[in-house]
Amino acid sequence: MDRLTAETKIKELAKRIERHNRLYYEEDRPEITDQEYDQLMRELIELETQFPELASPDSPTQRVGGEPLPFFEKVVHKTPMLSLGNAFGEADIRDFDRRVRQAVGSQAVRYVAELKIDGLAVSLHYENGVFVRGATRGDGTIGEDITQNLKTIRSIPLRLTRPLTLEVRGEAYMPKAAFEKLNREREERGEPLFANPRNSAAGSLRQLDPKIAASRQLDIFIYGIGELHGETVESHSEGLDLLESLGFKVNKERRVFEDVGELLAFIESWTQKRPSLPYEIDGMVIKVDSYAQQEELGYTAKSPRWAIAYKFPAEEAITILEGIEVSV
Ligand SMILES: CC(C)(C)c1nc(N2CCN(c3ncccn3)CC2)c2cc(C(N)=O)c(N)nc2n1
Repeated sequence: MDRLTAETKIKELAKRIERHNRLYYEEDRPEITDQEYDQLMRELIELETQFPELASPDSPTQRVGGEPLPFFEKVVHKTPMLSLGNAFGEADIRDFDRRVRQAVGSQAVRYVAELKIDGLAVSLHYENGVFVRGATRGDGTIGEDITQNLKTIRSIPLRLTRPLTLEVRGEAYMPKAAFEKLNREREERGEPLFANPRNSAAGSLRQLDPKIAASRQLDIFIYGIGELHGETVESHSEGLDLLESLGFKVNKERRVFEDVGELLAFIESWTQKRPSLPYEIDGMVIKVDSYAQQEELGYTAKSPRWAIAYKFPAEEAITILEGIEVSV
């Protein structure tokens, strides 16, 4: 086949496969069988292997993962991925608010409250809008390059809606339903079970074989910007809206508050609603919205003074002893 025909065929195949991905993953109404889908994918992989210069970085073949890696390269986070101070009750939140208001003087303070997704923090780096590298948080300064595994997460865009160079942070996670299904399959195969969705997400992303990560139905919520070039934003909430417009999946349950009382009511409401979510959360993250105020507040040795993690009380450990339900 000549190059021009191959180019047309590759573009046409990629468009067909992306349409079937949308039908299958977003609308849950596939039009072709898995076998027919696999055939299309094999054809595209074959053409991209024959004409590597025609394979684009956002081709659907990037989602299926290549050969297993011998090891993970180390990645130094240019902007460190910090830790979060903890709050365990209303008094801690009010103390946090008092400290913030003390530091920013008489200015009005706006907070953004977000669900704290219980997964694995990762960093995603984009050059001119193309996903080029992803890494685990590691110790906040040095993480592991897990780009191949992250490419299998469908909600991670391989190409942004604009050719921006930036680095974002997010929490990769395994939905509760995928976790339960995975453990049922492992039980049938007599394999050890994962203790919780966070461990299974971390275990899946630390596999050297990307085909394993690709089989694990992982997802991600982007929660912050590490570096941003070619665009300026003044606040965290504006930054999250920009990220959404670029194609990132940002959790919709975020809300902005001026009043601590309403913030506390919001936190309480999610303590109750937590079991109804299709993914696990272990608390809320409260952040000062204004970047200028974040600058004024600065950082301790390891965490920002402008953010705090509110940790939900440990869920009652309910164990079933021979059918008798006891709370411990
Ligand atoms: C950018 C800041 C520092 C404010 C920040 N840091 C976070 N984390 C830091 C500590 N992390 C961590 N991880 C492992 C060990 C120690 N710290 C895990 C991410 C956030 C995590 C979530 C979430 N999970 O949903 C979130 N909505 N916002 C975050 N925001």
